[in-house]
Amino acid sequence: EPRAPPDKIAIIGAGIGGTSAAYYLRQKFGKDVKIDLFEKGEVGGRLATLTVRGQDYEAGGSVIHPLNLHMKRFVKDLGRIYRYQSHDYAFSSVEKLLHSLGGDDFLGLLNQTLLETLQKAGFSEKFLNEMIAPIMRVNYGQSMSINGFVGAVSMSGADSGLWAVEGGNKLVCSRLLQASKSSLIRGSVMYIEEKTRAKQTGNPTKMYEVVYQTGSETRSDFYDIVLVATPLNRKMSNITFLNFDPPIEEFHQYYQHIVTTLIKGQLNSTIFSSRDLDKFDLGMILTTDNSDLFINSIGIVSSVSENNPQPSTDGTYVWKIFSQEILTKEQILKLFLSYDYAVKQPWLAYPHYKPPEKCPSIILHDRLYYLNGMEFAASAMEMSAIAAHNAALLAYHRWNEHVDMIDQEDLYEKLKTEL
Ligand SMILES: Cc1cc2nc3c(=O)[nH]c(=O)nc-3n(C[C@H](O)[C@H](O)[C@H](O)COP(=O)(O)OP(=O)(O)OC[C@H]3O[C@@H](n4cnc5c(N)ncnc54)[C@H](O)[C@@H]3O)c2cc1C
Ligand SMILES: CC(C)=CCC/C(C)=C/CC/C(C)=C/CSC[C@H](N)C(=O)O
Repeated sequence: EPRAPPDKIAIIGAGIGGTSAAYYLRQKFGKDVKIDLFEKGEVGGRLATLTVRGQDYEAGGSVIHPLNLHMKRFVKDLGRIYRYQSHDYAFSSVEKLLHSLGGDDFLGLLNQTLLETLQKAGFSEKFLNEMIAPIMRVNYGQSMSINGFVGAVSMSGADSGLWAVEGGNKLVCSRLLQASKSSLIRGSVMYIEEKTRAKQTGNPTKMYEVVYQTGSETRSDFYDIVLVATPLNRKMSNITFLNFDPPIEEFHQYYQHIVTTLIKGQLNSTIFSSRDLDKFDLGMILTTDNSDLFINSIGIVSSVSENNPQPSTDGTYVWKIFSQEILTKEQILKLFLSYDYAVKQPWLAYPHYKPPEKCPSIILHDRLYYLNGMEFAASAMEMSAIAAHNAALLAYHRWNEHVDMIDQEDLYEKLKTEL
């Protein structure tokens, strides 16, 4: 007899992770489960736009990799996860998931720096310093000391054919929310506590009480399953786990401070090139490691409604700058001859990578799951979506005690012969 589905599931966070989780949980558990999605800010989370002169531009997650038959080996290996997930297999830890994709070699990437990985592969110092370091700086605000796995993800983020969603990537989140028929609860989750409750059947059942603040009110509700889809640290989500036995560990991982600045103006090209202004045609400038620099990268961007960047009537473009600190007016005036608008968005953007990497647990407690441990392998929209699909499958299989669908070894060979 299949077990009756849970009555209620809570998801905390309506970024790409939480909304994908809602979508996959609905697929697995069916139409009768009530799914509540808690969000303290905007749906989309780190997928967000900023407005410059009436046009919206991506300020957070902006580019998506074209997953197709021509992708490079790394992306192909990662592609295996789609196959495993399409056959409903789940993993109970990020490490087991990565091992299933590429064995010990893949897992080993988490424990060594990108520099070590690429030096072993024979790349020259010059290539590493002048090509690879700038890609790491634009994508993850760090250099080659990051782990080899996120380094590989970052390199695929410098591939050709990257794409974005017309109207803004955050639209994916609102559409997933609609498609999953979940209820959005605008509020900030403060506590989660396990309590015993009498259900309608009269049986005492262990449930999770989710306590949240909405406006000036504090409310709470009970759930059979809870998924946390936001980084668990005091600065980003500030959720306390009360009275768990054994206690749920506090995560203190440091997230990288990155500022996105959008500026519409006339670049001071003389600081980048000796060419005459009318011959300067660079649309993207990356930087090598140099502590004197105050930017990581600067590049022309399109609005979310354009395919290609368009100059405005005065010939100026909108430039996106990534920096570690908020740019001062003096710094902006070094970069631009003139500008008519600047808008800044500081982020706790992604983990500060420092191998060897230990990814936080996916299973925090019996029916309490955590998605964002995946970010310690690599932070990207797709990684959050993969983590969400995995957590939904894991929650489903554990609810129904399908042990044969969790942490299966040799899936690649198994699925080859099954097909
Ligand atoms: C500047 C920048 C550029 C990036 N560029 C790219 C890119 O080009 N391509 C790419 O693939 N990735 C990129 N990324 C990474 C990508 O944006 C993230 O990996 C991804 O969006 C994370 O999604 P998430 O749902 O896991 O987390 P989030 O988007 O952070 O979602 C978590 C949500 O939970 C909410 N929340 C937190 N605490 C609570 C609480 N207590 N109660 C209720 N709600 C709560 C938050 O408000 C938030 O909306 C970039 C990130 C940044 C910051
Ligand atoms: C998960 C896989 C296999 C691929 C994802 C590749 C990808 C799109 C990586 C980008 C990750 C990232 C954090 C980029 C930040 S900056 C993005 C862009 N250069 C910009 O200018 O906004």
